[in-house]
Amino acid sequence: MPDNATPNDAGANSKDVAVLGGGSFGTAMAKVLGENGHRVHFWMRDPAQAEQVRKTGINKRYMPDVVLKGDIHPTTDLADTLKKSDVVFVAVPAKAFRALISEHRDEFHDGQVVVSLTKGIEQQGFKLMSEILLEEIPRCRSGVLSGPNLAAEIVNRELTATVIAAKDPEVRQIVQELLGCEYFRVYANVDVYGVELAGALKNIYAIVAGLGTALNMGENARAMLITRGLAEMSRFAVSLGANPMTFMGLAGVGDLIATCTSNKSRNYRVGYAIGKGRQLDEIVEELGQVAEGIYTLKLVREKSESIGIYMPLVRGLYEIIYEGASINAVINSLMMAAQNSDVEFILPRTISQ
Ligand SMILES: NC(=O)C1=CN([C@@H]2O[C@H](COP(=O)(O)OP(=O)(O)OC[C@H]3O[C@@H](n4cnc5c(N)ncnc54)[C@H](O)[C@@H]3O)[C@@H](O)[C@H]2O)C=CC1
Ligand SMILES: O=C(CO)COP(=O)(O)O
Repeated sequence: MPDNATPNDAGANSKDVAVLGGGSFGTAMAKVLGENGHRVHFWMRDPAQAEQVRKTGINKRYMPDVVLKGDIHPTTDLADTLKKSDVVFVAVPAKAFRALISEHRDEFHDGQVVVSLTKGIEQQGFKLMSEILLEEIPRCRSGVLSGPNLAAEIVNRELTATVIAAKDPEVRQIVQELLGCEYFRVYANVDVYGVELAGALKNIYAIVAGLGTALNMGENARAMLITRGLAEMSRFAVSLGANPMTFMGLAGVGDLIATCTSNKSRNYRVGYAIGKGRQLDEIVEELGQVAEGIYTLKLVREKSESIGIYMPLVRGLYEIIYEGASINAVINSLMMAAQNSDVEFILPRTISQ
């Protein structure tokens, strides 16, 4: 939007909408919703940050060059936010998700639409955010939003598409109407588990791709990593009940392409720094934002081993990051592993003895 442009007038369709989480993605979604003419209750936990956004329209720590326009109300009062909102979008890291919902479970209203924007997995019990919503607030109608959605591009109104996954068709329609605009398209899916798992898993391969770039790997290698990442993540997700075709869509291959090729992805940047020999704790400290893949990697490695799903990239990255394995030794063992099927939904993988 040019600086002097005004938000769209949603007229009678204008809704009260909440965005929970004052980080990069919460800011990006609050901006889209505000520009679409909705009243946005933008909840964040830090009062100083809320005050700053209220006064200046700028979320300085996360999006210093972006001015939020429209009917956007930064707040730290979550009970009031939930009371006023028809639809709630949740954009906090996976680690904080359950506590946030659980502590306020009685303040959500019956039938309220609650959509997770989080791309991570809960450590305890390998739960996805949609499962947490079902457990904590079964009275609400839930959905998940996932896709190639780099916040840094959305805030500049760069053309973007995403996926709303929900069992309830009305939830899908509500979210499409709320968010859709000239630069943001919302496609629908019913495979909630697949869409959500795709969003969480791709962060692991974004780290792998960043690492490959740091090692000056070529385009053939990048294509191999992305495609074998897709094979590996769909193998895992399908074994847990996801629909393999979801991985052909925006939430699967779409998000993999965006995050495995872009320095704007925090996970990719983590991988790049690892490839340059930096220490993980130092990288995380410097990043100052969440890179879910670091935590998802641990959980997926453990889960895949416990259910017997072959995930060589996950295993290799885990060995590099958490066991101090040499990057070259891991690459060599991946390249010299038994050669196998390309698309295992067509030609089953040969399981070596
Ligand atoms: N940034 C992006 O491009 C995208 C991010 N996502 C996902 O959205 C989720 C949030 O990511 P970002 O906003 O980018 O992260 P961020 O690191 O930029 O911001 C996280 C926000 O959550 C807040 N937070 C952390 N713990 C909290 C707690 N206990 N209670 C309340 N607030 C808490 C932080 O204060 C911060 O405002 C992640 O799961 C990420 O994978 C999804 C799509 C795109
Ligand atoms: O999920 C994202 C884009 O689709 C954001 O990726 P990062 O969390 O790696 O920045």
